[in-house]
Amino acid sequence: MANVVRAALVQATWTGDTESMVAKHEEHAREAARRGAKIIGFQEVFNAPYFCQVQEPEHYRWAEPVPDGPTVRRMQELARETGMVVVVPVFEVEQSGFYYNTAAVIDADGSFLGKYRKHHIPQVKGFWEKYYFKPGNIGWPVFDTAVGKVGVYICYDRHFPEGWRQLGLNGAQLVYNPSATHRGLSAHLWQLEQPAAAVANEYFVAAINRVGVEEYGDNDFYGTSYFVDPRGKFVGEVASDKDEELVVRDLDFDLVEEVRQQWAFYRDRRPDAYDGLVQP
Ligand SMILES: NC(=O)NCCC(=O)O
Repeated sequence: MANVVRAALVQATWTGDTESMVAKHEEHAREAARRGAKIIGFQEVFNAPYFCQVQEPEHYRWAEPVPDGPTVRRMQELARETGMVVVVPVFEVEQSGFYYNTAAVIDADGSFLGKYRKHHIPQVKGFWEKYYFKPGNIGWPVFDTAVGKVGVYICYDRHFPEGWRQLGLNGAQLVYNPSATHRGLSAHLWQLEQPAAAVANEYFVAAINRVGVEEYGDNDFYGTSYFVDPRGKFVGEVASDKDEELVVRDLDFDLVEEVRQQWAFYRDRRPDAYDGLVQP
């Protein structure tokens, strides 16, 4: 019998405040659960605007501890209520001066499974993230969730094949990639990079981008979120480039094993010949 996981993602416009932003994500999650989804993921720093368009100390106010902050605690309640695994990207403060771009992973019973911290931090025009975030320092966790093995890689991370590979080596069947990226910068890459990563690493990817113009910049986030399978094929339609959208798709996790047996990239890779890759 096929091992099909009904999975969801949300690309959302910024509402102007955290309370209404979180509340509308809760509504999307409830709708996804009604449609039979068993896992859902949200966009990068989903409960805040994309404040990295500017460099201002006032924006440290969006940070909270993970898992003991209000948003992750609330998402644990949501997971319990809906019976879904929830991937929750937030701005994390560990202690004063230690801030990370993080995603918490919560299991379908509401338990906190752990977190991923974005490793590769951009300082590209309009993405002034080095001002806010320390680079991730807790490795490449893959979480054993109620639906299967789930990893997270966050936005600018996606340009670096090494992390995608490490998540595959750690057993990921599905990697959520919460993002915030502008049309002028990356719309072309967006259609290439995650499908290529899904093929090279033989797993599903959920690619989530914010959508709309926000208050801290005049660039538009172009949405076009999607699921892509281990053969690099989009699962259903790509989402709108203008509007908020809940995307729900059936992912046949058996395809991961099928593709791994057919192509066997993990057999054929040559770590013995890659020393140069890990030289500083
Ligand atoms: N959020 C983020 O890392 N954006 C950087 C720009 C990009 O990688 O498309």
